[in-house]
Amino acid sequence: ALYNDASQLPTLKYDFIVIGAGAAGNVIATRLTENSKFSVLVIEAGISDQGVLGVEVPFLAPSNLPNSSVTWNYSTTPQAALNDRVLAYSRGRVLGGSSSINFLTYTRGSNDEYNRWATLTGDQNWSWNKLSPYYFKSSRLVPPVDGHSTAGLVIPADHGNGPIQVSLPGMPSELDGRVVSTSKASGSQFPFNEDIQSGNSVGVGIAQSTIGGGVRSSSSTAYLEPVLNRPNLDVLIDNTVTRLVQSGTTGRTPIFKQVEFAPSASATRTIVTANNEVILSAGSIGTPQILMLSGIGNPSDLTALGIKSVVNLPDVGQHLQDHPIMSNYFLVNSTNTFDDVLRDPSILNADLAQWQNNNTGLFGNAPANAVAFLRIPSNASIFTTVQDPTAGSGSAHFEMIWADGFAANVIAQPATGHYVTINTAVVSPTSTGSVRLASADPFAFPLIDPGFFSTAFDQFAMLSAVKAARAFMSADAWKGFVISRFGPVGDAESDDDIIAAARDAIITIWHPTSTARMSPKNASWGVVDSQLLVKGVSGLRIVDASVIPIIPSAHTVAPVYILAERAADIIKAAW
Ligand SMILES: Cc1cc2nc3c(=O)[nH]c(=O)nc-3n(C[C@H](O)[C@H](O)[C@H](O)COP(=O)(O)OP(=O)(O)OC[C@H]3O[C@@H](n4cnc5c(N)ncnc54)[C@H](O)[C@@H]3O)c2cc1C
Repeated sequence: ALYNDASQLPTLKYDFIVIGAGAAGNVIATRLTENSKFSVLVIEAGISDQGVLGVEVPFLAPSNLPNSSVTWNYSTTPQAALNDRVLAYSRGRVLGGSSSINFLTYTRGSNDEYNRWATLTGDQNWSWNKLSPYYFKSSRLVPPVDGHSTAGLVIPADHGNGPIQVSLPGMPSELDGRVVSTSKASGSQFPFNEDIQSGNSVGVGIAQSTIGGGVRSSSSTAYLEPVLNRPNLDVLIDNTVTRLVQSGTTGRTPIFKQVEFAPSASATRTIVTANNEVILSAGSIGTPQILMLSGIGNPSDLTALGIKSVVNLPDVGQHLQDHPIMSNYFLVNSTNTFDDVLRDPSILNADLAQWQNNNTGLFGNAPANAVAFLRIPSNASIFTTVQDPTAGSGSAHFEMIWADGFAANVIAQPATGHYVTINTAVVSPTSTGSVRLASADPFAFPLIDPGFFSTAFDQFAMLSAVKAARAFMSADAWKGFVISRFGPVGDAESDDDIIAAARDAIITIWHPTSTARMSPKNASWGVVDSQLLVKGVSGLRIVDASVIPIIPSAHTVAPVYILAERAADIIKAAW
């Protein structure tokens, strides 16, 4: 059942306690409660996702940002390589977590990516082949809401039969045909990839999104909601976990099977106990924060804040990685872009009414229409000094994401004109950063430093992406459609000018990972072993984006679902 007050809970003892009802947490809760012998409590800081328009309507995803009733209003520390700008760094704070507010792009990642996880963890069970059943178990392809044929644009055999619904845009845009024909005409420069979920993720294609029947499909709608009436599942929302409580020792190893939480900073705290395990699924920001608040982390950092150090694990909160992204704008000769929708409330209301009537039209689409994952040529100058950071030839260095309108972020939408945006992202960044505590107060936000754009490789990769976007939009298919480049990034000509403009234009694509990295059991680095058990602790596992060893060259929600599906089997097998 769903509760929002601890006093309503039927018990304060469960077999498993899951912290965070996000992408991963809801998979764990759903799979564990398939076994009627296991009782599970999920504790979530945020609210219910029911009836929140910005969550349900795919096109309105950006409207939740930077801050709303369903977000953590985080920001970064000043980013040195971005002219000291402080970036908004929202995360989902709602049932479904960030899967309820993300921009819905669904990308599995390449086979190389997962084979590297296996190598880095010394555990072949994390390889592509061993994880494939979990990919097929997590999602399935459904038709676009308008029912149009998607033949040649997606390969059904590359898709599974799991709860998360994935589809191509329900209302094709004027860009789609041009993107596909430019790709096909370019040969190997912008190779067409009929389905990027096939193992080779390099190439150009129509975006696949976590949308079914024109409505967002999240870990809440697809996993949790259908099983909320299971008698062995309780979900407590509106309550923030403040720390894990040590409940004893086994040998010399501390046991952490108790969880403290409260609805607000001033409210009384409650402690619940797990008979078997606590599973931390609070995401790449929340998970290291909770570990550190519980005395698990770098001893000198914790002691400096007055927190008693219990477990010496200096990698907690380290190695934060994320994909920097920025917008390249093109002024276009069209009145069909979504620009007028955002400018004119009567058009917006008509589109919303259409969606409310039958979930069709523009509002049933994610903001992105098409995506390209591309590699820097192997003979590029950067590789004389920098080793290729990708996992292999099926993984991209950078990404281009098309939107049929002005995707406003650093610059506001102009009052006139029609635009196409190509968002360019570095998807194999070598910059790393950290999540650290600002204070011992669990309600204070942590210090988040993604270290964006701080390496020569990341700068070269963004430059390559900008050049690729310009070359793509100069192809024949766009003649008479594209009028000119637009904005400070568009005006930059030399390599130095483009990199300088990027420093003012880069934001996050909201893909933080690796702040509690998985590593081999006896490795000196890492936070969890390949069974996802926290090192030096008994009773505590982590299942979320924080355990991913290196950020994948992919949007992160699909890898998190895959990881969580396997983790659920690991936990079932252990108990
Ligand atoms: C704006 C945005 C756009 C994105 N776009 C895409 C996209 O298009 N495609 C894609 O693949 N990925 C995208 N992502 C990333 C993707 O959604 C995340 O990688 C994924 O959701 C991470 O899953 P997780 O389980 O690690 O964490 P989350 O899904 O973030 O879940 C963590 C949960 O833990 C809860 N929590 C945290 N701390 C506490 C606490 N102390 N007590 C109780 N509960 C707590 C949070 O409220 C949240 O519900 C986007 C993310 C954002 C924010």
